[in-house]
Amino acid sequence: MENLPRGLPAPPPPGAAALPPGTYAGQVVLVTGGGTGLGKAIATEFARLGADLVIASRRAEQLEAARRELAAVPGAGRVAAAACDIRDPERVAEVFDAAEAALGLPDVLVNNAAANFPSPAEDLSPNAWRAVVDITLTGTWFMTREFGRRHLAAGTPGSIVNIGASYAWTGGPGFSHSAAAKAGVKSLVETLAVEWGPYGIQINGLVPGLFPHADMTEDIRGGLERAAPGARDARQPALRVGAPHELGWAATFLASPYARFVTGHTLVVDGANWQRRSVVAPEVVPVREQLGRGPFGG
Ligand SMILES: CCCCCCC/C=C/C(=O)SCCNC(=O)CCNC(=O)[C@H](O)C(C)(C)COP(=O)(O)OP(=O)(O)OC[C@H]1O[C@@H](n2cnc3c(N)ncnc32)[C@H](O)[C@@H]1OP(=O)(O)O
Ligand SMILES: NC(=O)C1=CN([C@@H]2O[C@H](COP(=O)(O)OP(=O)(O)OC[C@H]3O[C@@H](n4cnc5c(N)ncnc54)[C@H](OP(=O)(O)O)[C@@H]3O)[C@@H](O)[C@H]2O)C=CC1
Repeated sequence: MENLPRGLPAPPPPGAAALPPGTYAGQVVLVTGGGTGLGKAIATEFARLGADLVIASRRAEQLEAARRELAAVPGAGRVAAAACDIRDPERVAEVFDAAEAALGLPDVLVNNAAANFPSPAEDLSPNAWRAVVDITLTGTWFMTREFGRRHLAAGTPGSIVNIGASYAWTGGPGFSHSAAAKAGVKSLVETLAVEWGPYGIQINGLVPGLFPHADMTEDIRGGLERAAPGARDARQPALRVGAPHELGWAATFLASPYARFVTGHTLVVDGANWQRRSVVAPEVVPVREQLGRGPFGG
């Protein structure tokens, strides 16, 4: 037993590509939340394969820094940034107008932008619930609708990748708003694959497991520390967490010509963490106690 490998092997390093060079040459890829974290990692892999990129999110300064970084990726095409709150359908339409004028109608849409913070469900104010559901589900819908309408009008094919979370299937204690929104995002994948498949529009989901990165919000980072203080890898069946470029590879595959018959599917990239069950049942600790909170925000 001592000679057995410890966990799943590490992937090739950042800079390696899973698909042939130039797979996305001449294609426009729009990534929401493409200026930070996993969205930037996904955009990087599309850039490496020759895509022209549009990254969209709210903070213009951060977008511009990421735009410069992405333009410097070897093999990258042109890179544009569009400041946008995806909760505003008019602004969403303007982003598509600007993308079409500068680079052409996006061939691929990656709905990566989302919002999340941990909270016992009963503490959430109406506005807190709305903020997370409006960004994660309704914003994803506005982007998807705009993309679909434009391709249906032009008679052109397209591919959508929605970034999800595994608590869309399992429920997410401490994240009721985000889990409900991600379940909606997964449902959209399954519905629209059938509605739009006949018009050449493919749509899939992609679920990251635990992928720590430097841009994580304090709330989510704090959650990780609470869940696995100093021993994150030991809590995963793979005995390691994900590397952001692994998610990028999966996204570039799902949207590529090599996955043309894959639609309505959600791919989970998490080293089987979401299927983990213990043989012995750990003691139940209420979410409020896990988060160390008093009742109703107290
Ligand atoms: C153990 C690890 C688990 C890992 C889970 C992994 C699964 C998923 C991960 C992710 O989704 S990671 C993505 C996370 N990234 C972000 O959330 C980035 C964007 N987030 C934001 O912009 C904010 O956090 C926001 C609050 C979601 C939205 O910002 P907005 O400016 O629109 O809202 P605000 O006006 O600031 O707030 C609206 C409303 O929400 C209340 N609120 C904000 N933060 C909290 C909090 N931490 N706890 C409780 N309530 C919160 C805020 O008070 C407002 O409500 P009212 O006061 O007006 O009632
Ligand atoms: N990291 C992980 O381990 C996991 C991540 N995920 C999912 O992966 C995706 C990326 O998460 P991650 O990179 O970790 O998180 P980040 O917080 O780094 O990314 C969220 C991005 O969404 C953008 N965004 C948020 N609200 C809006 C809005 N209203 N309009 C436009 N853009 C917005 C943010 O930019 P700005 O604030 O400037 O608008 C930011 O770029 C999300 O869908 C998340 O749910 C799922 C499971 C695990």
